[in-house]
Amino acid sequence: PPPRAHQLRSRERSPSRDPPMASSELTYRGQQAAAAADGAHAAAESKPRTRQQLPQPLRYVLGEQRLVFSLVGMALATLLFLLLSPSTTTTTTTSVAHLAAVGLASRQYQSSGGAGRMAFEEGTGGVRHGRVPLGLKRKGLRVVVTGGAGFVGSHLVDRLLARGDSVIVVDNFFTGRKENVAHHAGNPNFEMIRHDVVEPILLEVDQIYHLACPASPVHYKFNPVKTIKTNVVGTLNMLGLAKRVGARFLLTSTSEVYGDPLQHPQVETYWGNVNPIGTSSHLFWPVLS
Ligand SMILES: O=C(O)[C@H]1O[C@H](OP(=O)(O)OP(=O)(O)OC[C@H]2O[C@@H](n3ccc(=O)[nH]c3=O)[C@H](O)[C@@H]2O)[C@H](O)[C@@H](O)[C@@H]1O
Repeated sequence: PPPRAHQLRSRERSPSRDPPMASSELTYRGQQAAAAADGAHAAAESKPRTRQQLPQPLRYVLGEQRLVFSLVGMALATLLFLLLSPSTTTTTTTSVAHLAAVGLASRQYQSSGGAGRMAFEEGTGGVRHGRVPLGLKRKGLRVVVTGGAGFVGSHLVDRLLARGDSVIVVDNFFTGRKENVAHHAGNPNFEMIRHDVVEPILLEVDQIYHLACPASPVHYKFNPVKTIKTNVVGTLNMLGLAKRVGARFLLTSTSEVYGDPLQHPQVETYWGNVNPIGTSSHLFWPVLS
């Protein structure tokens, strides 16, 4: 039967004005074709797609349990890869970067004849590596540590190098000492630059640890204006560098912020015991005057 729309249209027309049969037919045929197309489309949508309609590669994978075989093959390959990965072997000597990649941090280490490599020992035996799949090894970062020749900075440098990072120490040796990092001399991942952070410096790095500042009272009171410049201008310079090269930034504080603490060691939630009109607040007076 013709669609309803056509019936209505035919009924509306008067016979006298009607050559319209042709146009009506055209309309009708068109609608029939459209309806047929619609019907086919709906049927196609409602019917689940058979395997024959799937693309050739999918049909191949689904045929004769090939998918199961593929998955079992992949699982076996992954297992073999994990078991036979070179990082599971046991050695006594290896590079700093390699050790760091498997998470060995605090080791007793010694220089191995200036060849730019370190020999690591753990107890009397060799170093046992963790099982780290090759593809998952951490990529070493380029890191700058300002004040890296100081007490805290030099220990940080030890850990970063052991982690496999390339470290640049920037220090003006106001209170720091070269000896604190001298054991890294010859390590290709280590560099030291004598530089005052009050002056800008451009380095290509991924991370910045900013520790450069006189920390103990005797040092920061030695030249208060210079201390303030180091804190303000030095930090701005390093922040500027971080922004320019897109590096992550860590600013260290000092235990001096606790004043004369009544709690040892000071936990993060401790507010300290500070004299608000003490020496540290006096430091800014010369600047104001
Ligand atoms: O206040 C703290 O919490 C810590 O302060 C110091 O540790 P650190 O911060 O490492 O202080 P320094 O050993 O003096 O290191 C500061 C580094 O910054 C450098 N620096 C200082 C001033 C400057 O303008 N530029 C600069 O590069 C110094 O030469 C030095 O290498 C003490 O040594 C720690 O015992 C104490 O815990």
